[in-house]
Amino acid sequence: KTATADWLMSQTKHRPQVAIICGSGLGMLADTLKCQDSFAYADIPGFPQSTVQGHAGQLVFGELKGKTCVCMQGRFHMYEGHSLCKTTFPIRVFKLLGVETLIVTNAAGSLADGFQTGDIMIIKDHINFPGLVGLNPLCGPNDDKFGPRFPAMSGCYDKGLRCLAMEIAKELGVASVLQEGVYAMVGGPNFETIAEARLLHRLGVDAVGMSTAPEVVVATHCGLRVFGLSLITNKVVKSYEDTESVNHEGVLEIGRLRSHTVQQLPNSLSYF
Ligand SMILES: O=P(O)(O)O[C@H]1O[C@H](CO)[C@@H](O)[C@H]1O
Ligand code: HPA
Repeated sequence: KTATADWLMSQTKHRPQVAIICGSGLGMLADTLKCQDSFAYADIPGFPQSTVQGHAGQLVFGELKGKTCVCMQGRFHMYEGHSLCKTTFPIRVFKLLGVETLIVTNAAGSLADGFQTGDIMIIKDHINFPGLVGLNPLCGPNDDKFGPRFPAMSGCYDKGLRCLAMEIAKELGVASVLQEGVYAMVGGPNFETIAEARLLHRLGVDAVGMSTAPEVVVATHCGLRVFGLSLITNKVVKSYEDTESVNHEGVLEIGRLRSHTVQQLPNSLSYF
């Protein structure tokens, strides 16, 4: 990680305070950065590679409303075959670069009854299903340089940033599509069966996806302030009568349709 951070610092003058991870189809979050320096993951020493459609695979540095940001256009998922250590590798690199705040975004399916496709959910908390059974990026020897052996996760989605996001959404006139809820990470890559969807619903899950939780665990471990957003790209099928089914192209399409709205919140938040 240190070698990667040193290499990046030798290649760009930007010293980011905020890092943004773009979810599936949400790579356009990087487009508004000014004075960009971009690096393909393939050219960054030690960096994993993106293999999923809708994840461009480059790191973009730039300025956003006077703050310096680094944006991952493309994240790493466990189902791609990466170890959890690899999927979260960039988080510790960001910490070494001086980042203080992490903004995570993702595409997710909704289970909550009141949610609509196209809504934006502020993540209040998560259920890390792989983590609960021991698939956790913090497994193995603890690196005390980054954080404690047994980190607390009770406040991992910063309350101040969540309240601020609500206020900003009202000012932007997008409060009607804003929700707040619990995100659950499942392993993927298959989407849920109807029985699994019903289970998640009964457990109080509002939105489900195949990423984010490991990144937030590693970020919280090393003391980053975290804000998370899910774009609701589909309703998870919970009824045997329902003939619709979800697919990745549909997920990416909702990202394109909602790009402008999704862009606004992280843009305004990174200012604080
Ligand atoms: O979580 P992100 O990367 O946004 O992507 C979500 O969308 C993909 C499925 O369409 C899965 O990778 C799921 O995790
Ligand atoms: O319905 C879903 N399930 C899991 N992951 C997802 N990512 C987007 N939509 C979904």
